[in-house]
Amino acid sequence: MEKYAHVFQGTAFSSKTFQEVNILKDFIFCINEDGFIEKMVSPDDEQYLALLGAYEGKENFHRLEDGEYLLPGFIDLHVHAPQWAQLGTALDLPLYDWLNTYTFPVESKFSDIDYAQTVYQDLVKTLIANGTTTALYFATVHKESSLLLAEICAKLGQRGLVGKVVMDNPDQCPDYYRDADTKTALQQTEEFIVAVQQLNKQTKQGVYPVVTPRFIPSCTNEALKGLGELAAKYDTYIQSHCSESDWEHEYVIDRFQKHDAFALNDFGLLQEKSIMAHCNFLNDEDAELFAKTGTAISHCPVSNVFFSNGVLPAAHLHEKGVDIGLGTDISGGFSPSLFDNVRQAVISSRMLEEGVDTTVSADNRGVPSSRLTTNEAFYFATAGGGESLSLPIGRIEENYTWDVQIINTKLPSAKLPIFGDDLYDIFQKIIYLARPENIQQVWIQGNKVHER
Ligand SMILES: Nc1nc2[nH]cnc2c(=O)[nH]1
Repeated sequence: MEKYAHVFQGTAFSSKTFQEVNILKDFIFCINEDGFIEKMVSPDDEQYLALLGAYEGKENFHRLEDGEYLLPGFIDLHVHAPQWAQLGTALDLPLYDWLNTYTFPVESKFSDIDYAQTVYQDLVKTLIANGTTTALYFATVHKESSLLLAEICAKLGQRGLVGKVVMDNPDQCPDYYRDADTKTALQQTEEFIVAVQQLNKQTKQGVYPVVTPRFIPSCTNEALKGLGELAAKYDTYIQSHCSESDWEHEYVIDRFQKHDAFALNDFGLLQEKSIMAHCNFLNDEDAELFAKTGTAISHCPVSNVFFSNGVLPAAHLHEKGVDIGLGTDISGGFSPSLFDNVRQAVISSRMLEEGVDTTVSADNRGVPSSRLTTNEAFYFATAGGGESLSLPIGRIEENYTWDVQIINTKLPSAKLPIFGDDLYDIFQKIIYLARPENIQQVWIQGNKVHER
C-alpha cells in the first residue's frame, strides 16, 4: 500500500470547466515521486479508510488544518523580471515614455551579474510566496544574466520559462540598451536556448527557453525572421507583446500595413507554444488566426489600466476559441499577485460590459456580454495558464503536477470573515480577500518551496 511520496488530506478548489469550480471536500491526494497527482480519493471511496490507515502519522502524510484549503498554484504568463527593481513607479507615463525614460535604463543595469542575482533572487522568492508556481519571464538583452534567471528558478524550485530579450532595431532602441547587431542577437539567443535546454535536463519542475522578440518596434525584420527559425529549429516557446496600445498598434500598421498578429505570423512567430502579451486591439480576424495557430494570450488586467488604452475583450476572445491566461506584467502592473489580477480582470470586464460614461444612455454605454465571472477569472489564472503553455499544470486533477498553494483563512493577522459559510462561499472569499500572508505553504512538482 505505501508507495506514494506524499499524501495530503483536505478540501481543494480547482476549475472543472471555464464556468464551474470543482469542490473536492476532504479528498485524499496521492503524489508520486515525479511530483504528479497519481490518485485522488473521495471520502465515499472504499479505498479511503485503507489509505488513511496506511499513511496517517507518517512523515509524508499531510492533513490540512481546520480553515486551510488547497488551490492550484498560479501561472503568471507575463513577467518582466528586471522591472521588479522599478515596481510601482512611473505609472502615470504613457507606454512609449515609460519605456524610454524609466524601463530601458533600469534593464540596462542587468549587464551587472551581481545586481541581476540580487534582484532576480528576490523576485522569484516573492512570486513563489504569492502562490505563483509557474512564471513566463522576459529577462533582458544580456545572455549571462538571462541564464542566471533560469538557474535561480531551477534552484528555488519554480517552473520558469525564460527569454533573453531581443532588441536590435537602432531606430527604436537606445544605444546603451540594444543587441550589438542582428547576427549577435540571433547567435546569443541560440546559445541561450541550448544552455537552458541543458539546464532543464537536471530540473525536476522544468525550466524552458523562450524566443523573445521584445515587440515588433524593437526588432528588425531580419531578427524577427531569424527568431521564428530558431523557435522552429529548437521547438521552443515564443513570447512577445502584441497589439498592446494605440501607439504600438498604429506603429505596426504603419510599418507592415497589417496588424501585429498577421505580421508576427509572417515571421513564423505564431504557433502552439506562442504566448502573446496584452492583445487589447485584436479584431475577430486576428483572433481567428490566434485560435488556428494555437497562440495564447497573456491577459494583464492591472497593467492594461495604465498602458493599454482599453480593456481586453477577454470573454469574447475566449468564446472565439483563443487560450487565455493571466499575467502580472511586472512592472507595467504594480502587483506581484495573481489574486490581484483575478480581481482586476473581473472589475475591468464589468466596466467594459456596463460602460463608464454616465452621460451616455445605459443601452449604448457598454459592450454587452463582456463580463467575466469570478470562476472564469480564476480559470484564467490556473487552468487557462496551463492550457496556454500546453503543460499538465493549473488543475488539481489526476495526472497533473502537484503545484498547489495552501490558504490559511484563520491567520490571526489576516483572518477571513467566515462564519459557517458553505464551501463555495469560502472559495469566493479566498479569491477576493486572501493576502500573501494567507498563503501558508506552496508546493511545486511535489516539493515544498515555501512555508510561512
Ligand atoms: N507593458 C509593457 N509593454 C511593452 N512593450 C514593449 N516592452 C514593454 C514592456 O516592458 N512592458
